[in-house]
Amino acid sequence: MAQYSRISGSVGLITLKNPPVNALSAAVRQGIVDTVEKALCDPQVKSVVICGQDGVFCGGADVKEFEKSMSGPPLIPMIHSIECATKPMVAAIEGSALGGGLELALGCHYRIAHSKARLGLPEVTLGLLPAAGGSQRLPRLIGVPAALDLITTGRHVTAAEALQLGIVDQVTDHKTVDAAVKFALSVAGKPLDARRISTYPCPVVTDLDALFEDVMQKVRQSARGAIAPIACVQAVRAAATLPYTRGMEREKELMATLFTSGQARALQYNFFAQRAVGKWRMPSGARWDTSTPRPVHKVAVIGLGTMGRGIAVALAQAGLPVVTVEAQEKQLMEAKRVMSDMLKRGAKRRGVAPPLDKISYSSNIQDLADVDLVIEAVFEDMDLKKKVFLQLSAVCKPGTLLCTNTSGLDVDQLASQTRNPELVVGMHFFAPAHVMKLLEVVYGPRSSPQAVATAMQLGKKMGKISVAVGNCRGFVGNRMLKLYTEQASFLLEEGATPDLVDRAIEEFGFPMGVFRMSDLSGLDIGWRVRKEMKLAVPGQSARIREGRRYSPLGDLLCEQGRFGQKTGRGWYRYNKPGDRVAHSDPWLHHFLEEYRAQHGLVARRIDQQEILERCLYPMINEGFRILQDGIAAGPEDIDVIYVFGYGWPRHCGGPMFYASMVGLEKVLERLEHYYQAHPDVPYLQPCSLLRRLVAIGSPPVQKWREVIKNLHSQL
Ligand SMILES: CCCCCCCC(=O)CC(=O)SCCNC(=O)CCNC(=O)[C@H](O)C(C)(C)COP(=O)(O)OP(=O)(O)OC[C@H]1O[C@@H](n2cnc3c(N)ncnc32)[C@H](O)[C@@H]1OP(=O)(O)O
Ligand SMILES: NC(=O)C1=CN([C@@H]2O[C@H](COP(=O)(O)OP(=O)(O)OC[C@H]3O[C@@H](n4cnc5c(N)ncnc54)[C@H](O)[C@@H]3O)[C@@H](O)[C@H]2O)C=CC1
Repeated sequence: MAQYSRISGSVGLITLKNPPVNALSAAVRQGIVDTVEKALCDPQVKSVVICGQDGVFCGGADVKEFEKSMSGPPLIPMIHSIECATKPMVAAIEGSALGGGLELALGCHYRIAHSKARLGLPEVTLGLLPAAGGSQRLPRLIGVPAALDLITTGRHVTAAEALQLGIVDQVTDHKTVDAAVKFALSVAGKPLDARRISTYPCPVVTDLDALFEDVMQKVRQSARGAIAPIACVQAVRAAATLPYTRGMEREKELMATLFTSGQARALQYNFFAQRAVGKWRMPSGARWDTSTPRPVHKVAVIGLGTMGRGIAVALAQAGLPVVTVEAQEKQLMEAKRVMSDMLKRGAKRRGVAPPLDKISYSSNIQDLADVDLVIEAVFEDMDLKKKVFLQLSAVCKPGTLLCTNTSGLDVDQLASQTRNPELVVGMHFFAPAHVMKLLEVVYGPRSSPQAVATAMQLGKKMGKISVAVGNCRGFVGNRMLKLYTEQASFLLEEGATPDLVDRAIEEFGFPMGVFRMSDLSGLDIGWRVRKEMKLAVPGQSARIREGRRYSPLGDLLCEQGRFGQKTGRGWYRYNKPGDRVAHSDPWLHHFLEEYRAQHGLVARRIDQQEILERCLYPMINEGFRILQDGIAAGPEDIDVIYVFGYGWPRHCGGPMFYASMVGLEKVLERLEHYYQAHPDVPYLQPCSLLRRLVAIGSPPVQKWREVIKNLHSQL
């Protein structure tokens, strides 16, 4: 709703009221229509200020209403009538003015923002475009190139940048409403013709065609199959080339296609999923709102390799003092240099001073006596990690949380080395740790809710999207990934090439195919793990191990020193070690042919559909198993992990949402088909939760938690 009052004698004040972000629900839109009319009819009122309650202007359309049929006054005529008003309308922007919220402000004649406010048109991130006039007004106000940047990326700008771009007229450090009222008093009675953005001509751009061609090409490349960014470019083009009313028709047309698209549904699901994972719960019943985190003032990182460096930098960037410990002197010196550079580059990007003094470097574990939390990032070696946890338990003060960044080892085994196993959790970051948004917080059977709450809160402070998951080999992300990479290797045995598989995966929307990714991360990492598990045995090429199909291809490459980019050879060829451009490698094709001949395998033609089904459906099946085992609380957790940790295209929602879009019945049928064809791959057998969901009519993904709950209560 919206509240109306009159202040300072002649200013009508309209306050949007819909906590927490004053989203433009039907009631709020109705409130705006009613209060604007009241203000315009009130002869005492000479100008009007629109603001939002509780320090937020407006977070845009109420996304929860998108699934229902539209009711209440539509946004476009509402904003139009504000723009047409004969009394000055001033938007007082605090907190956020996003999407429909900014479009509402653009309909006003003036905009005053608080210095801490953020503005933007993030519709593209929800699979939409700014279709309440935003795509037509913003280019008229700030020019085509700047509008294209904001609308196609959806990025939020600070008040300072908004002022520089010309989106707002004034920025204040004081009370925004007071400043807006003062401003409204000063403009009362002034002519408004020059303030109605829809009447502005779009600023002229030299060689418009070349500009749009260039932008479209870039957007297509970065969109990875998403349709909304392309529609955004088309809408801005309409603003640049058509009169306002025709541009609005084009905006409406483009929006109509997007609004009902599967991609918009996936992106909106993902928006809520990101928020849902913060509301974690453990099988014990412990949950986010009943568990209090411990204070964390000082943190330690042990092991300054690839991961430790990124983690320590991310902690320092979050403002925390970090003590780092590295066993090898040479590695310590190298880490110090590399981390200083990382901090300097990050600070330059953000326009702040590099927090170099936040990190101290040591080679002595005794220096960790007074920290509140330790993140261990030494080699992936259980014996070594156990030793480190034993030492940490002796050295650290009582109450220190001990966390491991292991990619998949048993967190509980590490906990058992310590005096306080309840204070041990996994904090599984993703490489590069100062960039990647995802953090898996892994609780073992003995981890306390307080320990989980502390790790989740620290993740949030570091700007990560943290997902609490149970303890099993590989946790959620890597447990599913193992099947994906294994299937990709099977496809090579059966006749595919790395290029063919990667092309299918990349066309689906992943930034990198499975083999390119494997070359980037290093083939030796998985090899070391498989050797430790006694699965990989040098010199052996058997294709059945531990009673199931096994592909030794990756091991055979490692035996030849082909570790990927770092050695200049892997699934692809690189011009030199460390080079990033992958070239198809005739040696590898020949090697595959010889391998098939040796094992009596006949290469067959494998199409894109089979590649996708074979790589993605087993992962999805494992996702169902993870839900069934209670390792993830809901499908949202798995989807957020995959989108933010593994590059699953966000416009496909995540693996579990994607399964619901494809149709659970179809996923089940294809898994049955592949399991029949490959009975030596047990994980292809459809899991019982998937069968159960299909049996009850494939309910939407939002209802799966109930089914899982019932399933668990019956066990
Ligand atoms: C065919 C024609 C159809 C016409 C359709 C017209 C289409 C449009 O007019 C276009 C639009 O506006 S689409 C919406 C654009 N707005 C956005 O994307 C902003 C989304 N919100 C944010 O970024 C942050 O919440 C924000 C920065 C605002 C605040 O961040 P915080 O970190 O402070 O808070 P959150 O935890 O993110 O959010 C708090 C609670 O509010 C819920 N929420 C946020 N924005 C919402 C929104 N726009 N609609 C509905 N709910 C929304 C959010 O889910 C969370 O809820 P709980 O988790 O239940 O507390
Ligand atoms: N590299 C990756 O992409 C990811 C790795 N991880 C996990 O993070 C951990 C670390 O991995 P990386 O950084 O890749 O390893 P790395 O090999 O790059 O670095 C490990 C570092 O630990 C140091 N170290 C070993 N023992 C030590 C000790 N007792 N005290 C202090 N320092 C010691 C080593 O000298 C080395 O500098 C592993 O558990 C790994 O599975 C997790 C996510 C992603």
